[in-house]
Amino acid sequence: MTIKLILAGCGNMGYAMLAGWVKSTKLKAAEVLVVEPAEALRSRAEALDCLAVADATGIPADTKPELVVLAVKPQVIREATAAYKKFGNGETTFLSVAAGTPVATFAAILGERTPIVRCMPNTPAAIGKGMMVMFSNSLVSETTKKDVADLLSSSGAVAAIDDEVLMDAVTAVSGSGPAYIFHFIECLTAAGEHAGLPIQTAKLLAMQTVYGAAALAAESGEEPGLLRQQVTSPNGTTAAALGVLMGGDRLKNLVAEAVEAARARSVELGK
Ligand SMILES: NC(=O)c1ccc[n+]([C@@H]2O[C@H](COP(=O)([O-])OP(=O)(O)OC[C@H]3O[C@@H](n4cnc5c(N)ncnc54)[C@H](O)[C@@H]3O)[C@@H](O)[C@H]2O)c1
Ligand code: PRO
Repeated sequence: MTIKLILAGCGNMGYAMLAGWVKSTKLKAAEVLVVEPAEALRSRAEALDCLAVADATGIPADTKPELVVLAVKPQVIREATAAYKKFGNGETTFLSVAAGTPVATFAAILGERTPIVRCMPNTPAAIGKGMMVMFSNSLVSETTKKDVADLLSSSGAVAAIDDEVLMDAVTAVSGSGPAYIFHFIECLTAAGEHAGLPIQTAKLLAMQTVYGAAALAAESGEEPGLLRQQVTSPNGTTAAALGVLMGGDRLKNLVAEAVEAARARSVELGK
């Protein structure tokens, strides 16, 4: 079968997206060629029935991919992209998920006439619950934007932005965001244990509470502030806890500081 998509980098994010694509009917495994130097990660891709090679020299000479997805670390993205230069300035669209790296960097390596999409995904993509945000350069046709969005939708919700500068803020909110929530689960678990619960019970309560609250916020259509008020009895237990978290905007300021640190780091990674 013809290779339609090359995935360069099958680590945490590359594999999360690949698993979503292959599980959906949007792409057949045999249409994907994975380029990944780590043998164990190539085996993971092969287990999904994808072809996998260790480096770009293993790509069959007659390959004309519709899409090359770059899912390597920002620190090696320039060097990795250069291996796909022969697909630049043509029909192939490039999709990068690297934090920070701007479209201009890819255009400088691949050629100024290359259609390029930047996408910021997140790891819940592995179970179809990701948040994918796209920015496309002017060479990406409306049809291709729709096709790429359709492919990405197999991994979760898809949104687009028109101003590339906002990609740093997107990265700081939804790209890195799952880690903030996982840390909150760790903190709630530790607090539960400190309050006397057995560790396994504390873990279950913390995880199911975050899961249930996120699902309720997503599915009810209500403002999170209203849902919070529905939990908070006057002078009750929740009010006591929220006094600690919300007093002096403590958590709000802390989250704002964390998001700003991530945004600033995304800007740095792009340099
Ligand atoms: N992990 C996340 O939550 C997340 C979210 C959004 C975006 N991203 C972005 O995704 C990219 C990958 O991050 P990750 O967390 O998956 O990292 P990772 O280290 O898990 O995966 C990167 C993979 O690239 C492979 N690789 C290295 N050089 C290569 C080359 N020349 N050709 C092909 N493969 C090569 C590595 O062996 C590794 O398996 C980063 O640019 C990151 O900014 C990650
Ligand atoms: N993971 C990548 C990082 O930490 C980008 C967003 C999530 O840099």
